[in-house]
Amino acid sequence: MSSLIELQQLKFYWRPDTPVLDIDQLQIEAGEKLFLHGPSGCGKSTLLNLMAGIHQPVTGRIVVDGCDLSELSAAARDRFRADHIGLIFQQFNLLPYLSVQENVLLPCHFSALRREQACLHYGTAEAAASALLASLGLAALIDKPVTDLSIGQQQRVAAARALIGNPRIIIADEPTSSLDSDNRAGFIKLLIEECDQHGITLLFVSHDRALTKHFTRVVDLQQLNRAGGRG
Ligand SMILES: Nc1ncnc2c1ncn2[C@@H]1O[C@H](COP(=O)(O)OP(=O)(O)OP(=O)(O)O)[C@@H](O)[C@H]1O
Repeated sequence: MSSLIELQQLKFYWRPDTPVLDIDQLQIEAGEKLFLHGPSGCGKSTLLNLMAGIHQPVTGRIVVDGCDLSELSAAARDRFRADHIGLIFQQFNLLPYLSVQENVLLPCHFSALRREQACLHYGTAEAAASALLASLGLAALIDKPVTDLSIGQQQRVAAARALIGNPRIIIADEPTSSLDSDNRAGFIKLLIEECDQHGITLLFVSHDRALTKHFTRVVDLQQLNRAGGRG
């Protein structure tokens, strides 16, 4: 059986004289929870962006769920990402002029598949958003503007937005770095529980090695990356 994500002979640089990534191969199986770490500037965010189809490799292949991302047009890659990948960023990227619920529903506007899957489980996408927000302890805030929320609450909204409609993969780039230790522990527990419950594969970048105990695999990018990645 093939892996959910397969990287083969992947090379990436911004300038040809400063290679960022040179990875012979990496395979990630469905349901894995992978913790990726390495020093600042070694290429972790770049690698996540390549696996999400946001960047394109200079050479090599990235196959996600049987689909070679380099064979897709930019528009088709955007659709593929909206359908199959939930993204959580360090700065949340919530839209300040929308309410909590409207932010969570965004993937269902960009992807008919995500909307269908949300409806399948909960009847309507709005009900799916409410259920997710309730499970993340945010039920009372559903109609609030996101700008009224604390940092920890905003990060949980970002997690609900990534999880709605059961994408196959969640990609999280340092999602806990602006949380205090209580919020960090609560956030990671909820994210892992949701991924386990729905069979979602989790790719998670963090500098916080104390979190590794929650993951099924820990990868040091420096071990994997022949480029050294300090561009
Ligand atoms: N848009 C860009 N243009 C040019 N160089 C870039 C760009 N984005 C990143 N880089 C460079 O690529 C290299 C890898 O950056 P990347 O953000 O992937 O590292 P990282 O391991 O995620 O770092 P950190 O842990 O600090 O977030 C760095 O040398 C960085 O300066």
